Amino acid sequence: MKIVVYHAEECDRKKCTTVKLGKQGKVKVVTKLNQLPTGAIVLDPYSPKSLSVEDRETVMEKGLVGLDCSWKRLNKVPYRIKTGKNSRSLPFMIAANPTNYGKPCILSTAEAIAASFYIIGFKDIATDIMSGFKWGPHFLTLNEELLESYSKAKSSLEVVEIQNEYIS
Ligand SMILES: C[S@@+](CC[C@H](N)C(=O)[O-])C[C@H]1O[C@@H](n2cnc3c(N)ncnc32)[C@H](O)[C@@H]1O
Repeated sequence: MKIVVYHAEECDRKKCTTVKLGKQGKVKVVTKLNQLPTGAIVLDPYSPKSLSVEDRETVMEKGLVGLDCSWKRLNKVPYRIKTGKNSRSLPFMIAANPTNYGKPCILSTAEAIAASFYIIGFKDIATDIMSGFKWGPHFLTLNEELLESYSKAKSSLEVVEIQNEYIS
């Protein structure tokens, strides 16, 4: 499976989950936006469309992209222009990484990639991505109920309905 992460080099490399995934050989790390694969699904927390099993074929054929930059810069224009119609947000989940533990939706790049694979039906890849972090398996157990429900949803709309029902 093609997993590519754009690394803007705006982080503390010791804490960065992308740097670690890159060293483990689990993702390809690129430093220029034009090195991202064309047509891939791009994880953007500001996207109006939620990821769902509907994106499975595209991920299998074109790949999955993470954007590792500071949260402050993420909503700036270039990234959004770049991501376009294939950008997807993830539904409500709780972060388990040490930097943002317990916060909703502010996932590390590694958590976002793992959650994506879980939702589109590749639990084994999700487990493998999280296995490289001490706190990684906990992310999957903490969000297990939600991840299971999201993975059973047939569309982006259904994923959002499950999320909204859970939140309310
Ligand atoms: C802003 S970066 C921060 C990276 C941090 N340096 C790290 O080590 O994880 C996190 C990236 O993960 C993905 N991500 C995180 N939470 C997400 C969400 N709720 N929806 C979609 N993508 C998300 C996006 O690609 C986002 O840009």
